[in-house]
Amino acid sequence: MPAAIEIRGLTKYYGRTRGVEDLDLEVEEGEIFGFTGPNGAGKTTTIRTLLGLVRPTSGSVSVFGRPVPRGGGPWLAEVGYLPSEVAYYPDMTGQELLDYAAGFYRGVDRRWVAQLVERLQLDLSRPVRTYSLGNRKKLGIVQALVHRPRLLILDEPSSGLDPLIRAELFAILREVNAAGTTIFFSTHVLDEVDRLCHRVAMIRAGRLLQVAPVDDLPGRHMKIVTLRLAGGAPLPEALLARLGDPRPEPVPGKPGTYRLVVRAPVQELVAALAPVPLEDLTIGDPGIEDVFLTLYRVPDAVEGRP
Ligand SMILES: Nc1ncnc2c1ncn2[C@@H]1O[C@H](COP(=O)(O)OP(=O)(O)OP(=O)(O)O)[C@@H](O)[C@H]1O
Repeated sequence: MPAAIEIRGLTKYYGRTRGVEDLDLEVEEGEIFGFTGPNGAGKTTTIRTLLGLVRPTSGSVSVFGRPVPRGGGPWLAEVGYLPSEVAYYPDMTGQELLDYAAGFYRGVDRRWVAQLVERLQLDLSRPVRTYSLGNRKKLGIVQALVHRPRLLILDEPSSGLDPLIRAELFAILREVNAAGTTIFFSTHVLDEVDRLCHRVAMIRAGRLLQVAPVDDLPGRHMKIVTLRLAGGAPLPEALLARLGDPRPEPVPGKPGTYRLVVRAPVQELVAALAPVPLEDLTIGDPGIEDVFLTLYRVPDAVEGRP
């Protein structure tokens, strides 16, 4: 079975500006694949290339085994796309826009569309120009899903959504994925990657930094240590040296308390802490945010390919 998405050596320059450089990525059918990176990393460029909206400077991109031609092609009927910013004809109502979108596909299940509208609490009677940012986003999500696409490409789907609607969106995404839809999901919200995605790719400055199962990211083995020394004493240099630069940061509102990101083995951590007079100590697993910050900060882990 061909990969849902196969990107080989993709490079895109806009004049002299780098969009992405020598990017390799493969997404299997059935995955929920997260795509994340700082502003300007090249996420939207990659997505637009997948849709044939941007022509690569070099390299190749294929979807379900078919090379993506410029401007897309008939197979785009299998793809649903939510751009990061949706723009619609302002005087059409939400209903008219969904009817228009549904008209591009054969056999749209109207009951399914009505369910989506209800679950996302969308009022279709009003002209789109009166929609809030979040309502535009909801309309974009429904429009991307009207035809139950085989591949769903979402660029920042949850920005502008309130927490309840975001939770409903995630429930919908899990359901369509369970029914067979592959999801390619670009986001800055790392917690969403953690909750939703099977694998994640991180890019920075146009280059791939890491691709890994979400539960298995390098750095997941780190420990987050929060400690307070007796009498609020400063952290001993010897401890920091032994823990290999754990980047201590004072915990706001808690004088004398520090938060450390420790990559040393647990045994070494315990041994290093043993002689230190502690008043308080917690040792926990890193959130995905800690993992990413560490990866983005470590220069030698950045430029090389995994
Ligand atoms: N149409 C364009 N013309 C010129 N430069 C562009 C164009 N689109 C993107 N770029 C540049 O390409 C680089 C990658 O941008 P891109 O929008 O792909 O990043 P991104 O990861 O989606 O960023 P963000 O998270 O801010 O949306 C940036 O330096 C951006 O300025």
